[in-house]
Amino acid sequence: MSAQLKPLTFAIPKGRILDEALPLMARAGVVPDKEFFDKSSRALSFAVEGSDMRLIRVRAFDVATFVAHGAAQAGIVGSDVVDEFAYADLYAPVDLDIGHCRLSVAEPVDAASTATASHVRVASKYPNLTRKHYERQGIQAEVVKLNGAMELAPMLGLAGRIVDLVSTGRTLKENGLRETDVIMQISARLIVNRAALKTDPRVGELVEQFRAMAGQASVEEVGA
Ligand SMILES: Nc1ncnc2c1ncn2[C@@H]1O[C@H](COP(=O)(O)OP(=O)(O)OP(=O)(O)O)[C@@H](O)[C@H]1O
Ligand SMILES: O=P(O)(O)OC[C@H]1O[C@H](OP(=O)(O)OP(=O)(O)O)[C@H](O)[C@@H]1O
Repeated sequence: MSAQLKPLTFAIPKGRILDEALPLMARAGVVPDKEFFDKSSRALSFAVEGSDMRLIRVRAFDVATFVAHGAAQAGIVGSDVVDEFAYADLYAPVDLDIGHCRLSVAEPVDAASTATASHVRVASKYPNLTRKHYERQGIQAEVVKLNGAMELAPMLGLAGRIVDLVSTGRTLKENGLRETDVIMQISARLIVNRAALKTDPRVGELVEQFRAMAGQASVEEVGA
């Protein structure tokens, strides 16, 4: 079987982006089969109505991994995940204008000033973005990698500060933390595998469908 004839695999995250992504996907012509909405189903791969495409539902970070390795040809994921991995084989051509939040540094409201520190210990799910942020300031960051509930780290003495996603700011507030620096603004992106974009016309068509839906002109080149 040639690669062209394989179903196109589209990866989507399981959690909070999904509700906002489904209407956009529908406008771009990607409508999951009804099994996708069956909460009792343990399936991880789903048919798409009127298409040979299949959807896979995975953790947000794994969306990028599947697409970067070409196991899925396209997907939807936050720009936080795209930037954390910085996979050369992953291209993010369409800003979907959903999943808005920011990546920020936070520390306990009563923390002493560390303005002159040359080394900091930070808890984060984003070790690469955290290190880069501190490198830009000439500070060496020791990152303790956590996968969730970062806000617990300072009060339990695991790290002096955290780098995490902030939306309303409520989680920080309720855990005695305050936002000290915004590292980057985040929104969800359509991502594709660069090689698949070059070799499989269906991937380019999908990008154009999402661009048209998002009202974005086709101005970027594949190698950009
Ligand atoms: N307040 C927020 N907190 C966390 N993520 C947010 C928030 N607002 C938007 N996002 C976006 O949602 C993404 C998480 O997506 P989602 O929850 O769908 O994934 P997931 O598969 O459940 O993630 P996880 O691997 O944490 O279980 C983040 O990467 C970010 O881009
Ligand atoms: O500023 P807020 O609106 O309070 O949102 C921020 C919170 O949301 C995210 O956690 P999520 O709910 O995705 O759970 P997680 O800790 O398992 O990642 C993030 O990690 C923060 O904890």
